[in-house]
Amino acid sequence: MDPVNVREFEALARERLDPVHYDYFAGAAQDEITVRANESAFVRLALVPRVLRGAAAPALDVTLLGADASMPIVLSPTAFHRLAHPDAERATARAAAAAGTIMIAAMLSTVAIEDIAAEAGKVAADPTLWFQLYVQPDLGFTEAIVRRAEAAGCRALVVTVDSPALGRHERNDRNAFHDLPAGMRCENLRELRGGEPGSVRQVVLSPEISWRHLDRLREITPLPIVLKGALHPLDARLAVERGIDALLVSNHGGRQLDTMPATIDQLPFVAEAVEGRVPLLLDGGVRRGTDVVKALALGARAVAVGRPVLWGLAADGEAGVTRVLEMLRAETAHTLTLCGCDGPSAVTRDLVREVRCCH
Ligand SMILES: Cc1cc2nc3c(=O)[nH]c(=O)nc-3n(C[C@H](O)[C@H](O)[C@H](O)COP(=O)(O)O)c2cc1C
Ligand SMILES: CCCCCCC(=O)C(=O)O
Repeated sequence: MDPVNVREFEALARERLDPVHYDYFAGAAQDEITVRANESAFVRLALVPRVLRGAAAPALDVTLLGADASMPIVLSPTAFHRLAHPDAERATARAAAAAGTIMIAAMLSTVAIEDIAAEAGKVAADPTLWFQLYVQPDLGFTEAIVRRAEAAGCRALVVTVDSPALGRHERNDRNAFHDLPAGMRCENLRELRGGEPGSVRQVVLSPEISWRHLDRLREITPLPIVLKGALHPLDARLAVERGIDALLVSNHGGRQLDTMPATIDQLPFVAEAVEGRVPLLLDGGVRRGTDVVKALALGARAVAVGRPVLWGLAADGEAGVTRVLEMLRAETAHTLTLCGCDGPSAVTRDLVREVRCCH
C-alpha cells in the first residue's frame, strides 16, 4: 500500500532496511527520551485558527540567508545515505533540488560534496546547498573542507555544535554497529589525516571546540554561518553577538545528550534571546504540516527534517524523498488555509496554545 503520511513511510522503510541500519537511523541516545519528546511536544500544542479572513490560497516560499526556498521545509544534514539506498545523497540532492528547497549536505556523506552539487544541478538551474561541518581539531582539514564546500557552490556553512562527544546509542552497541560496511566510506574525509582515508573512525568530536573556532571560520570564509544545536538562550545570544547569521534550533534528533528538551518547547526561549536579530530554523520531530505551522508560530522562519527524508530514501530512493517532501508541502499548505493564513509570514504566535492533556 502506498504511504499516505510520513509515519507510514517510516513503516515501509523499516520493512526495506537492514534492521541494524534501521536502528541506526531511528535510534537515539540512551533512554531515547528526547527523541520521543520531540514528537510528543508537538501533540501538546494546539492550533487555534482564525476564520473569515478571506485569505488567498497560501504561497509557501520563504527566503533563507538570501536563498529562495519553495517552502519553509528544508533537509537536515544526516550522515550515511548509502545505508538507506544505493543512490544515496545523489538521490536526496535531486529530490531536494526538484522540490525547490535547501539540502543541508552532511560532512559525513557517502557521496562527495562535489558530486552532490553536480547531481542537484542536473534537475534545477540554481539549487541551494548548505554544507554541514563538524569542526575538526585538524584545522588544515577544516579549512580544506570549507574550501571544497565553497568551490562546490554551497551557500552557507552549518556548524554542528552539539557534539563535543558522540552520543551513546545503545541500539548501536547492541547491534555492534560502529563503522560503515565494507566498500562504503565518507567521501569528504579523504584528506583527513590519520587512519584509513574516508573512514568514519577518523572523525574527531572534540570538547575543545570553542567560539575561537567559530571566529576562525568567520575569518576564512565569506559564507553565512548557521549554528546547529545551540539550545541555551545564553549561547543563542552569544552566537548573535559573535556574528552568527542564523540558528538551527536542534537537539540532533535526540541523538546526543538525552533528556534535552524537545526543540519545539525550547524554541520560544531561543526566540526571546535573539529578539529577531537572526533567522531561526528548527528541527526535531517534524512529521506533519501542523508541526511546521506550530514551529512558524513560535518563531521559526523554517523547519528542517532529518529522519523523514531517510524514510523516503529507504522506501523508494529519489521518488520516496520527493513524495515525503511533497506530502509535507501539501499538509503545510492545507494547515495554513485552515488557519486562515495566506503564507508563512501570516502565521502569528496567537495561533498556538499549549494544552494540558494529549489529544
Ligand atoms: C541517521 C541520522 C544521522 C544524522 N547525522 C547528522 C550529521 O551527520 N550531522 C548533523 O549535524 N546532524 C545529524 N543528524 C541530526 C539531524 O541533522 C537532525 O538534527 C535530526 O535528525 C532532526 O530530527 P528528526 O530526525 O526528528 O527530523 C543525524 C540524524 C539522523 C537521524
Ligand atoms: C564519529 C562520528 C559519527 C557521527 C555520526 C553522524 C551523526 O551525527 C549521527 O548519526 O547523528
